[in-house]
Amino acid sequence: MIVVIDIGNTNIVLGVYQGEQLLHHFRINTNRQATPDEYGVMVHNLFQMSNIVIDHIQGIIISSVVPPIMNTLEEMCRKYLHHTPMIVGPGIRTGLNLRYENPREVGADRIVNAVAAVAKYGGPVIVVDFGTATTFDCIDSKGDYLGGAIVPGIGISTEALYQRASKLPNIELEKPKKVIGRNTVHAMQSGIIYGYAGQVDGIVKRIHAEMGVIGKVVATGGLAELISSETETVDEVNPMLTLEGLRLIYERNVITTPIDKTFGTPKASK
Ligand SMILES: Nc1ncnc2c1ncn2[C@@H]1O[C@H](COP(=O)(O)OP(=O)(O)O)[C@@H](O)[C@H]1O
Ligand SMILES: CC(C)(COP(=O)(O)O)[C@@H](O)C(=O)NCCC(=O)O
Ligand SMILES: [K+]
Repeated sequence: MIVVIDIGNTNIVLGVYQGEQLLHHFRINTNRQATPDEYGVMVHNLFQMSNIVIDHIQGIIISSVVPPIMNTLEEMCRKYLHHTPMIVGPGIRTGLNLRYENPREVGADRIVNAVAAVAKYGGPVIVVDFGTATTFDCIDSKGDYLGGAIVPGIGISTEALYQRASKLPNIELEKPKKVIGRNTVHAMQSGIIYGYAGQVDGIVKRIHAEMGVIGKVVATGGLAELISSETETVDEVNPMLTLEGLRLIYERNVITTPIDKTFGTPKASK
């Protein structure tokens, strides 16, 4: 059993895999103030409620786009899950050729998404991840990571409207019945949902033109389903894409020791 952890700016998502099968997944708030002990309590309780036995964990992998939380979670893993986690970063084999000007600049979550997309769908492929920021990642037919686009995410854009315009309320992100909103809430919902759907189609069409080939388009992240159903270009929604990529990277990098005769399972390095 391995544990995969995706630290985003809004949420930390944890997955528990047995082989290729995702047994459990949990979403908790990214709290920049929480201590390793506080995260430890949370993870311990979640695992206990799902009857996950900590002694059965063979290894852990983390990708993070929030540097201060990385250390906190690393310590939590060592203290409460009894493993030093593998970290997605320099020195880790991804199988991707990163054609970013400075490969160290690419967000780890974008690399992880790209790895999963190439493995599952093959290149050319475009990943759209609706997180705190919406990211577009392009991978060509050779499996080269070309780069992409970064857009303010749906959550933070909606919050900005509410915080910066006195008469605009905080709204529930749901699809309005009509594009022409006849009250403030419906007008805002229309603008956000159809605006983002149009933005995705606009960027994807330009990417296809620049790549000179039509790649498959896969969407992931918290709000992927809501927006993708209104787009023309998104072919598939895969909510677990990032967790899947973490599992693949873990398997490509883990140093397994020979079969442990006592337990009959290969042991990951500690
Ligand atoms: N299952 C969900 N349903 C609806 N909204 C969600 C869900 N998960 C996340 N969100 C919202 O989507 C936004 C981005 O979340 P997430 O994908 O976790 O971002 P990040 O990876 O940047 O932490 C947040 O505003 C969050 O509130
Ligand atoms: C673009 C991001 C903020 C997205 O993060 P998220 O929405 O998943 O929290 C993150 O991938 C990041 O910090 N990237 C570094 C810049 C880059 O990828 O070029
Ligand atoms: K994300």
